[in-house]
Amino acid sequence: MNTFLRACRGEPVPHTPVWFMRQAGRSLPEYRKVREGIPMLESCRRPELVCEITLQPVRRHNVDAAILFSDIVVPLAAAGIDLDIKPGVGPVVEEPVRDAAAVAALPELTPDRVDYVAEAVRLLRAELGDTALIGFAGAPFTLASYLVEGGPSRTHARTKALMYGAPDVWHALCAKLAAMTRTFLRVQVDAGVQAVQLFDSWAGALSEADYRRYVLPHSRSVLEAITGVPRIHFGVGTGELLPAMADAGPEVVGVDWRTPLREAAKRVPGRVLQGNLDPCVLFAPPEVVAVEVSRVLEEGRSAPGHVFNLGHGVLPETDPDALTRVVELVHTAQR
Ligand SMILES: Cc1c2[nH]c(c1CCC(=O)O)Cc1[nH]c(c(CCC(=O)O)c1C)Cc1[nH]c(c(CCC(=O)O)c1C)Cc1[nH]c(c(C)c1CCC(=O)O)C2
Repeated sequence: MNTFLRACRGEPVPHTPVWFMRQAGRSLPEYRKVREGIPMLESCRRPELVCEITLQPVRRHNVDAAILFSDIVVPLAAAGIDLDIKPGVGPVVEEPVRDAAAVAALPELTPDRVDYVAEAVRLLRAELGDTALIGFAGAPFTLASYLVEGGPSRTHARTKALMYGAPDVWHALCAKLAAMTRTFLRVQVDAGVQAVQLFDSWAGALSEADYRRYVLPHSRSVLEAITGVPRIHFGVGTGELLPAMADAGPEVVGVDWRTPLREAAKRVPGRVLQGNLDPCVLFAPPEVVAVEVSRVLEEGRSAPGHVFNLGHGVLPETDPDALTRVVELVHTAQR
């Protein structure tokens, strides 16, 4: 079996597996070339293009897993919510969702609306051989933040205002988003993805108590509905939330660069860890990168299993050769 899938299950592996969040994307010239003139959301709806973009980092870097090329807002757009992904900005929602009426008016996602995703997964499985295919979705809090704010936000102030000020509306919103996310992930699993990652990228904005009260039940309802494949749960700045994010039910907990893996292993005993090289380390000279990669590998040994990754996504300015060298270092490291 593929080393990434074995590591997710806490089984022995010949070398630590490695993949990178946002490994497909603007760091690769071949990505920029095939995306030329095609808007982001449109590119996610073309199975052959999705297949090509997903395979690009596998060919180039020899990573142990591919991650489906898509976006966390794809299921929202597919359900009929008016939104776009603006270059250099991120998801922008035409009519932000800020009251009970707007929540009640949210559409549902039926599987047929994302059949192009299922098609891309089938194409990819036929091409990938022993390389694992990871599916993904955004978690309810992170999706809610884009819908409530109307776009990216540093403070998530309006999101939190709704959460604290109208908890019933908040829970109704998250329940609807959780339902869409379950559908989106089930379509991917049924079509053949071999693991899933739930991205709660912005959950780190919350205290642990608020996370447990306002977010965890919804994320758990998503993770519990996905059976048969390893589940990874990741957020940025979530050092204080790691136990709560583990309680939501994943086999693998993603850790950003702020929390050393040795410390993370203490906070979530018995869980496989994924992470956590600072993406900015890749801008340093190769000898510095090598020292940091060794450190992350060494710390990863304190967990029952370790999947090497960055602490967040690849930055667009990253030299792709630096990523290829990281894969070589991880694969050839002494264990
Ligand atoms: C918060 C979030 C989003 N999207 C995603 C998250 C969670 C992961 C994280 O925390 O980074 C998830 C995502 N988005 C994309 C992937 C592809 C798979 C991969 O290789 O990891 C994944 C896993 C493609 C994408 N999604 C997006 C791009 C860039 C758009 C482009 O290439 O034109 C890619 C490759 C657009 C997007 N979509 C989003 C943002 C913030 C942006 C960047 C906007 C910009 O800087 O231009 C929302």
